[in-house]
Amino acid sequence: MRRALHFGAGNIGRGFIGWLLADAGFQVTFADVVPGLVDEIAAKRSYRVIELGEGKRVVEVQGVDACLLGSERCVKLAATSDWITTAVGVRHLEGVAEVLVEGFRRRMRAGREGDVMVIACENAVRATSQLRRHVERLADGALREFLDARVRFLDAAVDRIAPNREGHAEDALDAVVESYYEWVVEGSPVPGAPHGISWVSDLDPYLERKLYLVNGAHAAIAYLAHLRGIATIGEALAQQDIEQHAAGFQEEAARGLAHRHPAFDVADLTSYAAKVRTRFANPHVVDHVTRVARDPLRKLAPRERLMGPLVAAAEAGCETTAIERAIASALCYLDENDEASLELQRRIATEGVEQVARAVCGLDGAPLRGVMAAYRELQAPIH
Ligand SMILES: NC(=O)c1ccc[n+]([C@@H]2O[C@H](COP(=O)([O-])OP(=O)(O)OC[C@H]3O[C@@H](n4cnc5c(N)ncnc54)[C@H](O)[C@@H]3O)[C@@H](O)[C@H]2O)c1
Ligand SMILES: O=P(O)(O)OC[C@@H](O)[C@@H](O)[C@H](O)[C@H](O)CO
Repeated sequence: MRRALHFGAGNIGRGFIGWLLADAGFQVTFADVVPGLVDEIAAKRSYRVIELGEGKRVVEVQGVDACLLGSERCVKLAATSDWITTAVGVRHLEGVAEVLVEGFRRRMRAGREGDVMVIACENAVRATSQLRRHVERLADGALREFLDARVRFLDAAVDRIAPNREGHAEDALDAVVESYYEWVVEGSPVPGAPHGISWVSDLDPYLERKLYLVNGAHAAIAYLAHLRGIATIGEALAQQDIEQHAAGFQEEAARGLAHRHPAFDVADLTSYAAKVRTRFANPHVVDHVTRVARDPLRKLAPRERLMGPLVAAAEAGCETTAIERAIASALCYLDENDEASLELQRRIATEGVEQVARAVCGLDGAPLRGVMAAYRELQAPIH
């Protein structure tokens, strides 16, 4: 039986990638850092996916297993699995790379047949390439040759809303997801791959469309909603001006995308964007603003979901007012439970917001002035 090792047994790991791999006939093992979660999966060997669409569909995923990150079993599986996937959060890929290096070294020494597929399913720009760079940094010459010959690092874009489980799940292992999904992978089709994958020769248009029109708009809604004390994305979208803000963000981003990628035109992107807002407003999914807004320092980085659209729209000579407002609202974000937001506000308090916008986002010139004007406007009612 073909084996898959998936790092990260969280919402997307269980509710999307692990499920599709199991459905394609892989023997799936999850690697995670939370011992209780690992024990629970290893004991039950199955879990449920609760899919929230027009109705509620419950799917039982069977025959799965779990191990702790870095355990002997985990390294052994890294050496013997046919597919290796991740959904851990991009900042944790370095830790995954340490395990992969040891596993690939063993695989090389054992002269094991067959290629290995590696796909990092993170919301980030070319996360698999980032993982590859972490692995290569730790590899010697012989292992690098092995990586080039036998390991296929495939960049991907993944799209499926997997909200926090509260209010939806009944069992500790239940994974909750919307019914929609898209998994786009760059490369030529791999025999026996999960059916849900779309294979493309150039990922950039699809990755940017997803990151800008889904995650960018999501962030725009969440940061403005948080300033208003609104708890869920559904409640936020019920406010007409927040819905308009999201649509405005998407419109500006879509113009940038259409200008950059000849594969797209504004009309198609506009209808894609409208469908995304419908997904966000799915009345069956309760998605918390704090989940969508999590880790603002990551989201404010250059090329990410807020700065990427700003640059694309500016390149196209289009208006960027809504995107600038979204960036400004992200700079205001503070959630006591979110370490990155605390760090952001500490930096703003010591360095000043303009310096932070330059250093964190890479802002300068007219866009910086636009974001600062929006920031002052958002702060005005507070002070
Ligand atoms: N939730 C969504 O709607 C969604 C959709 C698409 C993509 N993503 C992306 O998927 C990734 C995971 O998101 P999530 O919502 O599933 O988060 P999550 O917190 O539910 O799951 C992450 C899991 O990874 C585990 N983990 C952390 N570091 C690890 C490591 N080094 N090795 C193994 N496991 C580790 C955590 O214990 C947790 O179980 C993120 O990059 C996110 O951007 C999320
Ligand atoms: O997971 P993050 O923190 O990168 O982004 C939060 C949400 O925008 C994201 O999880 C979406 O729900 C998901 O990307 C939809 O496919």
